[in-house]
Amino acid sequence: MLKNLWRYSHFILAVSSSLFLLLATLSGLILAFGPINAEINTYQLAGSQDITIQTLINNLGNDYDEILEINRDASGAVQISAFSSNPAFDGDFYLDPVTGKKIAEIQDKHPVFTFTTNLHRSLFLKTPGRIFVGIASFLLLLIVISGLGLLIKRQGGFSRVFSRVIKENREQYYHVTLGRWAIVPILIIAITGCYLSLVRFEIIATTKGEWENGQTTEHGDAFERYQLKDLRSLEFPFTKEPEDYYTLSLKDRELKVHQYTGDVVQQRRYPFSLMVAMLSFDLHTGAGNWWWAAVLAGSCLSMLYFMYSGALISIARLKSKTKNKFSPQEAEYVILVGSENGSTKHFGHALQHALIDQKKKVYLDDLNNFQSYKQINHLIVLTSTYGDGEAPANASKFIETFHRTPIHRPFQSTVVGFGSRSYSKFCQYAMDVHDAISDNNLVSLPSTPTLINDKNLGAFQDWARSWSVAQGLSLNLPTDKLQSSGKALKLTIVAKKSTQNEEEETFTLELSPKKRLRVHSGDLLSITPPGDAVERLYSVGVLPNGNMIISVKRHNHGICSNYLNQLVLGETFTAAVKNNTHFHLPNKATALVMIGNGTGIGPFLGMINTKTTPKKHLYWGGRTTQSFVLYEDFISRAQKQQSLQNIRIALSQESKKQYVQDLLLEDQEKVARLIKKNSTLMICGSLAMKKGVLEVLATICSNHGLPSIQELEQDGFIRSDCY
Ligand SMILES: Cc1cc2nc3c(=O)[nH]c(=O)nc-3n(C[C@H](O)[C@H](O)[C@H](O)COP(=O)(O)O)c2cc1C
Repeated sequence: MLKNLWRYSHFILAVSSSLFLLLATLSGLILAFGPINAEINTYQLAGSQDITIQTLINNLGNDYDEILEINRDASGAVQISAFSSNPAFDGDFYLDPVTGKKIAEIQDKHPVFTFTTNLHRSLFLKTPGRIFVGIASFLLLLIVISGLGLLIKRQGGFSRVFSRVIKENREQYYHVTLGRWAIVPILIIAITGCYLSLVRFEIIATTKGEWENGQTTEHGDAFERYQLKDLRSLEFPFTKEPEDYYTLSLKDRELKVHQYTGDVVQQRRYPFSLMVAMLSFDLHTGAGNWWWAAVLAGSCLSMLYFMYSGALISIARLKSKTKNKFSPQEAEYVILVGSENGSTKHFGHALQHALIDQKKKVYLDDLNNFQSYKQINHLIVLTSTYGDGEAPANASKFIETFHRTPIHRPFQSTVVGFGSRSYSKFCQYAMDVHDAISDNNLVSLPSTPTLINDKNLGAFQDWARSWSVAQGLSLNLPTDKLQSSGKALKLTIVAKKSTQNEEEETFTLELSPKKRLRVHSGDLLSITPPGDAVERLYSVGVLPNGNMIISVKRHNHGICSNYLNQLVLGETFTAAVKNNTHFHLPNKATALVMIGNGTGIGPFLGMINTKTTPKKHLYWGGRTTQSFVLYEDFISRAQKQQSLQNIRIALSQESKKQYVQDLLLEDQEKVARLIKKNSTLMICGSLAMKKGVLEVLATICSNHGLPSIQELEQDGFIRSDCY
């Protein structure tokens, strides 16, 4: 509930102030280069800052007829305003405090900085603009506070803010990781911005305080006591009359100094509000401190990233909004989803569509909206887990509501948990929901919930298949909704190789993308042949040079395989890359066992070339020796580079008829040892091959007292991409 409040506020505040904040951030980024530039081009002379004010005055000599004022700017450079009959000493200019001579003219502020300062302060709208900017600063402050609240909730407590962030979604990962570093400087920017606005509108008074004299003042030679580094400005006496004093402005006070005795005649200390205003100005602008200005520039860049990533995160959430064709009271199937960031909802939508295709009356809703359903026969709960084994945002009230709501008719239920093995309380909330539902005698459900690691599409499809068989249905899940769609890109064929046997014709295409792109071996290349509306997906291998390789079997009547086959070397076509995270190489694995048949070798042709996993073993099944010719070069290159340690080939049409599963059985001691050592097994190719391979693996596991295939799949040690 509290988390929703933080999230809702963070979102609303960010949306309502986005335009102002964008302008303020872009202009702030440019302005941050002002102090950096001033520091690089400063006229501050090294070693001069320690001389006393008296030495400075002495150093001015007799060349000046009249001095009005000396100022020290934020970078420490000294400026003088004076009259002299000698043009070299007349006017306003930078002064060498040691020689008392002119160093350079004072340049006007660069027009870019003048323009940007006006934009940043008032958007060129004078007072109304300053009010908007003040409000935007306040909104930024609230955004930072709500962001901090979300961060604390997300990480499971204040003390865990800097604990590991698990990378599940790129935008969220960087939003959080960058956010926890940038939060302090952005908070400072927001607070100082608000303070400066309050000062500007005189809501906070910053008068300089009252002059004091008598015993409270200092005696003796003030100019000997203070050094150049303490100086803000020094106004010279207007006349030679003893009642005309120097006015010495220091960091925290002003002194009236007698021009003949050097006594401090009067002083006024700056009030706290003025000191805070001066500090706010320096902190907000980075004046006089290039590294703080660099931190401000970095904070502006991170704010731009937060706007971008925040927009993507919000769009993903909004996209997962639920639409229903049937009311809750007419539905026979009720799907309730618990989701924090929307991904579980996509699984719910896919199931909803598949059931509607089967002419079933389905109602999909958030878990928190559980109620009595008049016609319910099946309740399917899909829920993620958030925080430290807690409920996601839209499910926090479910268990309480379920216990409170009267249930009038018996129904079947099943719970599917979505979580990540990276968290210690894997799918904890799904298990809590399962236990809560099983408390009710009118509801029958399996003894355990199905748990899915890392949004594994294959595991969800497996659950959907067995669940629908038990219901007497044959569901066809629209999986495109569950895979992220890619952007269209142009690919040029840079190498093509084919084999032609009597019964099969297979070819590989090496494809060079026009632009560099993020793609991993195991991702899917979506190709829609011209004049056709249906996309075909090919699993890609990514080569060390960034090119992609796909392996395609030509079918006599296959529209896409024939389209690809007639493309020639150098030809370009359009495709899209779809992220297929569950079939990426694991980040950490002691060894990798790749098992595939036919064109299923495609992603492995990329994986064998990476050095991320120390040991790689490839089992491949084809028809004849000829079938392997296509892949020979890739394999021997990987073996030469020692990134592939072992390969075994099974040929089904040669004298010794063998399939990959036969090889696995032959190698069962080794396979068992690899499984025991937490190796990852990746399977790609036909569904029939997968079935045979899993049967053999199940035998090996039971012979060697290893975990079951289901457990290995759930834990991500077996990953498959079969068709
Ligand atoms: C901050 C955070 C905390 C999480 N905590 C857990 C957890 O305790 N247990 C678990 O199994 N998964 C945990 N997960 C993983 C999610 O449950 C998983 O990624 C799920 O697929 C997200 O689905 P959703 O996008 O529908 O919320 C956590 C994810 C995040 C971002």
